[in-house]
Amino acid sequence: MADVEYLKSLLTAHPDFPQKGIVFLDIFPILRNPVAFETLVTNFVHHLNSKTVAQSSSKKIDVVVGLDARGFLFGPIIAMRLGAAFVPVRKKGKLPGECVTATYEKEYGTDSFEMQADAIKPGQNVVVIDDLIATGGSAKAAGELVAKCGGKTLEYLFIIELSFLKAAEKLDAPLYSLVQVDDD
Ligand SMILES: O=P(O)(O)OC[C@H]1O[C@H](OP(=O)(O)OP(=O)(O)O)[C@H](O)[C@@H]1O
Ligand SMILES: Nc1ncnc2[nH]cnc12
Repeated sequence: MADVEYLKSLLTAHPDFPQKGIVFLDIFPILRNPVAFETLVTNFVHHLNSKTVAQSSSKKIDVVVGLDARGFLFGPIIAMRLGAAFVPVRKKGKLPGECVTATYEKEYGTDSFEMQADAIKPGQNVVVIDDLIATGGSAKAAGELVAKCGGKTLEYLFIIELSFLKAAEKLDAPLYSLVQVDDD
């Protein structure tokens, strides 16, 4: 079985979680299986070392930004394999020191993300990683935080893309996903 098909086969769908009408796609079965987890990390690292991202203009990836909370599970491992820094984006009020803030739309109301202001230096090349992109609100807010620090987002990466929600149109850099879900 091809790597992506193997990873896709491990994902589980949970109707009406965390609320009615949402089919929650769970990535944790991948992390339960060390062979699958290695396959996942290797796929992202190969992609990021490929011509399409890192070498497009001889660019080194300086920083991997992971989104609260599931982007924290594999973002640091990918950063370490790339020889890059890992920087967390957290929900508001969780990070010490001076922070930059961006507000984004959720299904009900709004929420805010923060990043430590000195975590990314002006001119650094950044990729943003999370488990899943739905509407793209959270990824777009993360991109705004990178820009506020003077960083350049090269790409947004996800295990799962709910492609019918067309989040790619909201982002200021290309989107890479392992698994695309085409219908709701
Ligand atoms: O593209 P969007 O519409 O912004 O949705 C995607 C976000 O939603 C989920 O996180 P969630 O808000 O459930 O937070 P959690 O990871 O802390 O559970 C997911 O892990 C993404 O971060
Ligand atoms: N369908 C979904 N499954 C898991 N996480 C999500 N975040 C937003 N939508 C989601």
